[in-house]
Amino acid sequence: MTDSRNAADRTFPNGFLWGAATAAHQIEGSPMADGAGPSIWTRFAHTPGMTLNGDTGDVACDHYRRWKEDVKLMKELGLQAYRFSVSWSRILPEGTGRVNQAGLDFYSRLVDELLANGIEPLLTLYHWDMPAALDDRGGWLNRDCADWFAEYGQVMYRALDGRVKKWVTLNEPWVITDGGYLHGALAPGHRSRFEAPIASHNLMRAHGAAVQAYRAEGKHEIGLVVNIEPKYAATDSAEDAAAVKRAHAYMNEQYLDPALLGTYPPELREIFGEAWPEWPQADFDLIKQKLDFIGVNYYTRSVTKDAVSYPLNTGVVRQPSGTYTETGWEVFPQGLTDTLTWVKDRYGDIPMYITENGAAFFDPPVAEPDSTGQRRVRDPLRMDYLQKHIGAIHDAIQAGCDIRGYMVWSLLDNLEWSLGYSKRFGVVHVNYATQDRTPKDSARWYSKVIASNGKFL
Ligand SMILES: OC[C@H]1NNC[C@@H](O)[C@@H]1O
Repeated sequence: MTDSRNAADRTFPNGFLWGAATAAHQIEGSPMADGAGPSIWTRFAHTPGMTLNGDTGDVACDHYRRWKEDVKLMKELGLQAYRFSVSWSRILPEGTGRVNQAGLDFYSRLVDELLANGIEPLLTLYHWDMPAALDDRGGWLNRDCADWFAEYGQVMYRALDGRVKKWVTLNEPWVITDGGYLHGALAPGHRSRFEAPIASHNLMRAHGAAVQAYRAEGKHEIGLVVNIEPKYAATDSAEDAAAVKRAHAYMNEQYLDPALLGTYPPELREIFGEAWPEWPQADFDLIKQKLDFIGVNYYTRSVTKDAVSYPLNTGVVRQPSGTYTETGWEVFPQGLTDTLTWVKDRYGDIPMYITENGAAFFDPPVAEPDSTGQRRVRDPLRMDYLQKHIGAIHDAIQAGCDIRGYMVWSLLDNLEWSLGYSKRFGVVHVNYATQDRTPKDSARWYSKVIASNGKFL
């Protein structure tokens, strides 16, 4: 666990924000409570065969009812910030128009409780759970989605801006598109090479419209959260180098380029061919809005080769000496340093937060008492993963990156989408049968990292 460098070298900048992240549908449960409307995930998870074991978000971590207990736990862990998402269909059950005040009140109470405990809220407007009523109107395939999303954002800004000072429009537009519209593994479960570019582009239009709406109302900060997975060539062949360019453009440049540069990488037309539309300049003018920060979600890298695959014609090469998590992701901390310096080099000195980083390793379903009689969950592999990745962030800061904070994914074990409850990312263990929370060893360790501003690393 100890790093070779002097612990003093590991101190992070003053004011570095240490926290944890979750998402509404993954932890809240009670998806239809108090006047909420169904989301695409309520619908998708209740469609037979769409999720492992038919797992749904009907209960999850019961956070909708246990939110005060969970804030108390965050306080005990010493968290300085908490990144969460709002369920759009709790606020606007039909997606637009009528506001459900009870839904708004839930998030208002949560924010007030966080602030009362000295924890800064970071609010994500969209973490994958579009109101089903809007999916019925075409969802992200309908160009009106930009207006729908801006309207929703405006409702939230008017209700919470000032108490919430860091806003995020979208979480991981790549996953939303690749999972929900190309491969169909995520809601709404479409599989179309023609729909994916349209959904992706409309997501970015909606992002731009929500930022524009914020600039008219808001007085604080707003940004975009993207997942970045750096690509490394399997060999020095020209074919693998080309495969890396395709994979990198598709997963990493496809969202930050329009948001920050107002363009798409040329490889996307090569990848999608006739399925890649021509977009009007006005769309790029909408998408490219000044952002106060970028949130980077990092988990792993991929060693990439030329291969026959749909639609990228790339493959991932498993590393014989690699360590892999329960989700099959290689543990590669250097990839985080490389990612952060890549963002800086390509897009300039924009402030960044690591808005998600963590790992699923096996944890038992029940936290057993140790010799002291206290429930305990030993998770050395997760501690090692976090220690190495937080160290990688420090390396990026030393290399000149303006990194403002780190949100571990996740606060709680939770619903890992189509994988159900089979993957545990939490630093806090959840017994889904009893809803008992038990801080894992990684949580206890993370508390010390926070208290020492990284020196404990
Ligand atoms: O797969 C782990 C996480 N990745 N980013 C989005 C989150 O919703 C996931 O749980």
